[in-house]
Amino acid sequence: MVLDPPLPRPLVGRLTVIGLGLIGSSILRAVDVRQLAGTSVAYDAAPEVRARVAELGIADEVAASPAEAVADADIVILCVPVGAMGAVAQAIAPHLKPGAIVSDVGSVKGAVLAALRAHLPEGVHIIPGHPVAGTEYSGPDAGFATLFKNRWSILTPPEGADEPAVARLSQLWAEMGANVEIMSAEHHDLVLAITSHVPHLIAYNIVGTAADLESVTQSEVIKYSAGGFRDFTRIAASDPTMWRDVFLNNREAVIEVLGRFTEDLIALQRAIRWEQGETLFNLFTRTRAIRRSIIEIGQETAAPNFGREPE
Ligand SMILES: NC(=O)C1=CN([C@@H]2O[C@H](COP(=O)(O)OP(=O)(O)OC[C@H]3O[C@@H](n4cnc5c(N)ncnc54)[C@H](O)[C@@H]3O)[C@@H](O)[C@H]2O)C=CC1
Ligand SMILES: O=C(O)C(=O)Cc1ccc(O)cc1
Repeated sequence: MVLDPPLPRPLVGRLTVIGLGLIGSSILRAVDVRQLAGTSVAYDAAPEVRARVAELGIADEVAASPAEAVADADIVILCVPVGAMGAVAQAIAPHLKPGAIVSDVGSVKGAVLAALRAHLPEGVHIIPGHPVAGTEYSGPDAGFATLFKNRWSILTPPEGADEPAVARLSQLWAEMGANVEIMSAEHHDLVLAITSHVPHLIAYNIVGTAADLESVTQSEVIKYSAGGFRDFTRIAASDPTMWRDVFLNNREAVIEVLGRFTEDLIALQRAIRWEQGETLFNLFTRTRAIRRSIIEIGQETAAPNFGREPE
């Protein structure tokens, strides 16, 4: 039997995380628990967030500026809203060392790749990423070390990306517990439009519709919110800035999927109007099978705690 050579420890010399909310602070915690970096460095535009991260003690250093944060960094991971990626890339660009890997965790990949390419210098490896793991909570206190455990982390290296750099970033995510998948940014954006972006839009819409129904009072909505609606309210509590940026930056794929969704919804409306029970029954049977196969491959936690475990 041939064994793979052991991974070097620590995996990364100097790792910088910019944006210290749910995802950034979860990365810092996972890196801390597993000692994946020689030195972890943290930066956030909000002084109170930087102060909180210093207090939590989840980074070795909390930098006072983007320039200080990325100086001599081997890997930099941008964990800010998608719409802020370009500005952060511009701020760090002159201070990156040649050969550094710059990645991100944004929920949209095509627009982020374009924003990073527009600002980052030659000689820096741009490898965008997206951990498909999260919650409806935000901020540094919402993060936890096991967030990425058994979740997918999708990397979208552009054509011709440096293979050793892609392998290094993949190892980092694998060590944080994630299963790594590689695909193009374009394909990512279409897949995530149907599996995540449009479902969030539907949740925002149904909760908004319920809130605007004149004939049903707000307290009735709260009082009688049964299982299904409750799940929608959880999703619709997700961060407004983050989700505004997702929709503005994945317009094409979201509009494409919404078109299909609307056609299918109209077909269901027609089936109800014309009492076509078989059409409804057949669809609900198909969708039940999809849910069961998701559970079989272990992508669903029994309770809505996202596999959160005590740290
Ligand atoms: N929330 C979720 O479930 C998931 C989010 N993502 C992606 O991760 C990224 C971060 O999301 P969260 O951690 O949920 O957000 P968050 O709202 O918890 O944290 C974002 C942090 O970025 C900071 N920030 C904003 N602009 C900045 C700038 N120009 N420079 C430095 N810091 C800045 C904010 O002060 C905030 O602390 C987003 O791009 C989102 O699409 C990816 C997977 C899951
Ligand atoms: O809270 C939920 O149900 C999520 O779907 C979390 C989530 C939000 C955004 C992402 O890009 C990935 C995962």
